[in-house]
Parts: sequence; structure tokens; C-alpha cells
Amino acid sequence: MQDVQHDGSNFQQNIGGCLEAAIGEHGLAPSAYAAWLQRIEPHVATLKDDYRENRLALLRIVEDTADIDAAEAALARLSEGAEKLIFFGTGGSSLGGQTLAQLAGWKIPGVVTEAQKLRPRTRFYDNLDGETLAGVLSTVDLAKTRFIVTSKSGGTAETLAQAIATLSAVKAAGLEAQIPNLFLGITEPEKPGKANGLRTLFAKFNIPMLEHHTGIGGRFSCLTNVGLMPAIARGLDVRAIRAGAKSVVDALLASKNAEDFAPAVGAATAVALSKEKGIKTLVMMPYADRLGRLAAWFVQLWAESLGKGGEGTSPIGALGPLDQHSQLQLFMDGPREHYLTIIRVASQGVGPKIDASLAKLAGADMLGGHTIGDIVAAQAHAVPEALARAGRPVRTIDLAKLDEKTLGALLMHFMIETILAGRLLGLDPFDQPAVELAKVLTRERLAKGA
Ligand SMILES: O=P(O)(O)OC[C@H]1O[C@H](O)[C@H](O)[C@@H](O)[C@@H]1O
Repeated sequence: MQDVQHDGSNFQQNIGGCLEAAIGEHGLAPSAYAAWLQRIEPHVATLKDDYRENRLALLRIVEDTADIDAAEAALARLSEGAEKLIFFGTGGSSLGGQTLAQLAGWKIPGVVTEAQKLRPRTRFYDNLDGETLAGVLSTVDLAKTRFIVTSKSGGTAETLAQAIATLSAVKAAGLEAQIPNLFLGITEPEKPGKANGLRTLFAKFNIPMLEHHTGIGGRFSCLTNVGLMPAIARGLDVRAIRAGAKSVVDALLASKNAEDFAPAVGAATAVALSKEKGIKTLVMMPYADRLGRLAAWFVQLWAESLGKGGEGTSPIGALGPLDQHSQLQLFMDGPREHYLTIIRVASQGVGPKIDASLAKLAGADMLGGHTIGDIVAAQAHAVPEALARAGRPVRTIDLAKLDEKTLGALLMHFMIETILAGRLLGLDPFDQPAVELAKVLTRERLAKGA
């Protein structure tokens, strides 16, 4: 496979497996690849200006620390006497936090460290389900549970419904006087002429509130207090997350051309494959349990940012090696419309070692003497090779180590890649006009008593 490496500061991106030289006619010809890099060049220049002229808050958030201090103080206060922290919020008001919390083992049974056990447990309820919420509210010890409710707009029906139902349950449990100690809100500051239901509701109960950054939308909010709050709750070094993200902004500013900047290469490649080679589906497939929610986060980022005006490609979240036993057949041999990103974390020598005689007995001699990490590494290298041989475009991203810094860098990489892809497609990556109609119709149905 042609080796086209781009140093994303904390990881290596290789798009060689998307090029004709590696995968034949289904890959990008050198001239096409060069043309798309050329086309993205002005957008990289604009992004640099966005930074310099302070037009894109996302690029500047990595330099802030005051908001981290405020989030840490609010969480420390809230956590007094707490056994559980429950996060309510949906879409961008949850997925970034889940992604970061998972770095500290959230939702991976059995990996909790001793230090984690001393902290309140963390739970996320990003979906609205009556049975689930009834179960939660009737089983948790409400006096020892704290509720962090996040909504940028303060008007999302699902989140408001969760907050109101929980307030009622807390009141019914005789804890009304405790409400300001049990809840915390994250929402936009008051704006003249703009209703914010969550702010009004929480103000009535004297519930403390942190400000949601007004210049950073939900699916780009993972590096603001929205995403960092769960990360702090899990004991992560959130300043290192921001430092990792900053390394990508620094790489942008230092880049001489688009080819020199990994997110620009990623965006140009994805758009070129869709325009030139009929790619309709982007598969994000990390080979690490701790990156499972990253794929889910990416799905919202890519889908809501780019799926508009007839444009866009469908993102699919997958997990390796698990999904080799589920979706890989389709990616390898289904319609030629899939483009895979494989994220690998160096795992050689990690985990239990397989006993050679037991492996032999089980008829799996090749496993003997290897660690579990060796096996995963072999798979994570074999799959892109197999994809390339089948003429299926594949990019690899290699992480020497998965920690706060690398994850911060990855998040910023994908956010900038998505912004650049949107601008290359000539659309606004920051809005989501089409989802409004479903909200309006829901309101109408409820008003009619449906
Ligand atoms: O943070 P909120 O205002 O509650 O929004 C939560 C989510 O719901 C909206 O409908 C949007 O489609 C998402 O982009 C957003 O992340």
C-alpha cells in the first residue's frame, strides 16, 4: 500500500489506501486527488483567517482555562455527598461527553480503577423512553443522585421532559428544599427575545447554571464545558484534552498547504471519493473499546453537518474487531459505496497472554504465545490490507497511545475535517434546518392531544 502519512501531531493518518496506486481503478487517480487538494486550499486559508480574526470560537476554545475552573468548581460542589451523577441531554449535548467519559472506562464493564470507585458513578440518558426514566427515578436514591441537564437552546423537548419529570420525582420524595444542591444546568445565557425553557425553569428553583458557549453548537461542543463536565467527573486531565486539540489548531496555523494539514487531506479525500468514485457511506471503525462512542459522536457530527441540500454521505459507526463479524462482509463485497476509516491504537503486548498448549488444544495454534493486544493489532492491520486488495477505499489512523491528549487531538481533527468538507461542498456545516419540521409536527400532535 502506498504510504501517504500525515502527521496529525498525536497520530498518523494514512490515506494511501484511497488512491489508485494502492487499490486500482476504484481509488483516486493522482490527478483527481491533486485537484481536490487544490480545491480545498482556499478553505484552509479561510480557516486560518477564522482563527486570526476570532470568527470561529471552536478554534479558540483550546486556549481558554477560566471555563474549566468554573466547571471543576461547579462539579465539586454538586458532587458533595453524591453516589451517582446523571447526565440528561441529547445529540451534541451528550455524545461528546460520552466519548470523553469512555476514555476513563465508562460503559466498559470491569475496567473501573480504584480511583474511579471513589468517585460518583456516571450515567447518561440521551434517549427519551418512558419505561427507562420511570425505572431510573424509582430505583436511584434521589438524595444521593445529582442531575446535570445540558441543552444549548434550553428548548429541546426530550431534555425538558427528563428535567421536569425528575424535578417532580425529587419533590415527591420530599427533597424540594434540596433541589439547588441536586441539579446543575448547562445552557446558553439569556438572550433578549429568545425563550430558553430550561433557564426559566431552573431559575425558578434556584438551580445553579453554567453557560453553554454561544458560539459553539452542540455537535462541536465536546471541548467546552458540555463535554468536559463528564470528563472531569471521571477524573480525566481536561487541560490535556484541550492541549491535544490545540496541537491540531497549531498544525493548521503552521501548515504550508492543504497537503500539509491532516484534516484537510481527510476532508479532500472523503469528498473526492464521493464525487469521483460513487462513495455514499463513511464507516468509522476504531479498534478499541475506549473509542466506541467516538464513532457514535462522529456519526452525528458528519450526518448533521453535511447532510443538506442533497449533499452528504451516510456515516456508520462500527467497532473492531467486533464488527468484522457483523458488517465487514458488506463493506468488503457489497455495493462499492463504502469508505472506511480504521483507527488503531498500538496494542502489541497488551493484555493477557494466550497459553500455547491450550491454544493448540483448541486448534488455534497461531494464537499461542501472543497477547490479546497482539491479536487485535494483527486484525486491525489485516482488515485494511484485505479491503485494499478488494479495491475498497480505506484510511488508517494510528495512535501510539490513547490518552487525553490524543483523544483531544482526534476530536479536533474530525471537527475541522467536517467543517472543511462542508465548505468544500459549498454548504453551511453549522446548521441543521431539516430537523425542525419533525419538532414542529411533534408539538402540533401533542397540542392536539395525540
Ligand atoms: O443542546 P440542545 O439545544 O438541547 O440540542 C440538542 C440536539 O438536538 C437538536 O435537535 C439538534 O438536531 C442537535 O444538533 C442538537 O445537538
